[in-house]
Amino acid sequence: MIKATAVDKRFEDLQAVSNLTLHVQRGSIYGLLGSNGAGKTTLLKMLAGIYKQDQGKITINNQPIYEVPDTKQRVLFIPDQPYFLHQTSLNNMAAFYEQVYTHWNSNRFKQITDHFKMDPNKKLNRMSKGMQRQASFILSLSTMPEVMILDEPFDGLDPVVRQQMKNLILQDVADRGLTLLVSSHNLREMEDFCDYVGIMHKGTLLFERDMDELKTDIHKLQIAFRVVPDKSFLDGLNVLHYEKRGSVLLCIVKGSVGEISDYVESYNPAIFDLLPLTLEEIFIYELGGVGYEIRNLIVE
Ligand SMILES: Nc1ncnc2c1ncn2[C@@H]1O[C@H](COP(=O)(O)OP(=O)(O)OP(=O)(O)O)[C@@H](O)[C@H]1O
Repeated sequence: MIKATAVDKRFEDLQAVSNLTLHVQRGSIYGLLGSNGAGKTTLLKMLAGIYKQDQGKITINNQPIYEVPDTKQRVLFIPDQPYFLHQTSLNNMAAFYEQVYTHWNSNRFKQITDHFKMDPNKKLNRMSKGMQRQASFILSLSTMPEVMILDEPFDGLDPVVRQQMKNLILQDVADRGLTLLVSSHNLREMEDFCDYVGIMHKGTLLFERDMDELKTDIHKLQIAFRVVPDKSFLDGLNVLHYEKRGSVLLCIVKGSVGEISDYVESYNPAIFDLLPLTLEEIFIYELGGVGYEIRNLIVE
């Protein structure tokens, strides 16, 4: 559905996105995570056809997006800062969208506007940040998009509205096969919302995984031994990270629960816990692996 192949983007002497390849399947929700300045917004803007890539290929539904109005009809981008025409109301914006988007759905616009109790005649620039964000969602969802590309979309929404917006999106994913690419720093929220996640750092995609696979394939082990084995113990596991905390060995390992458990149990440990890894832990370990680890800040 959304395909980026070997994409580069440079701003003067800064390589913002470098040789990046990404594929988002139809009807799936892909969460783009990453460090500050990783290049997420730049990538999303290229995928939405706002920036042109310097190198590489981008297609949506096998069609290029940049300067191709037909593709743009079905692709909606919501930036991190909502943007509206000057001194305008939600109703005026709706009239504008209706001219531009051929699949505009007036009934849907009215239904969602009523549901969120938005005043469609109030000037948008007099609305709060969260209300402006709701307005962006209402307009976007009323264009009946095939693809939505969202840059930190839920920031500024209260928990109730946030959940309702997510429910509306999930309904479109289930009913119409909407495809969603969403960037966020809220890892807890992405963990529940996304089918796939990718982690970006310094313009490249470090890591890309199916969320279900992630939950069944990477684990955290806490082991205390009666008789501490030598280091060859770790050679029998696919270890991503390990540390010793007193007499407890803490490991992050890849592999199936059955194989890992059989192996560790064969050492007859006094304590052995196998726990799922949170997305936050994966994020920290993956970025730690490329030198972006958490260090305590000491100031004089
Ligand atoms: N229009 C621009 N002109 C010059 N440099 C830019 C421009 N837009 C982004 N950059 C630079 O490109 C790099 C990637 O920025 P980008 O906004 O894509 O990162 P991000 O992953 O979205 O960051 P954050 O999580 O902090 O929002 C940064 O170093 C940024 O300063």
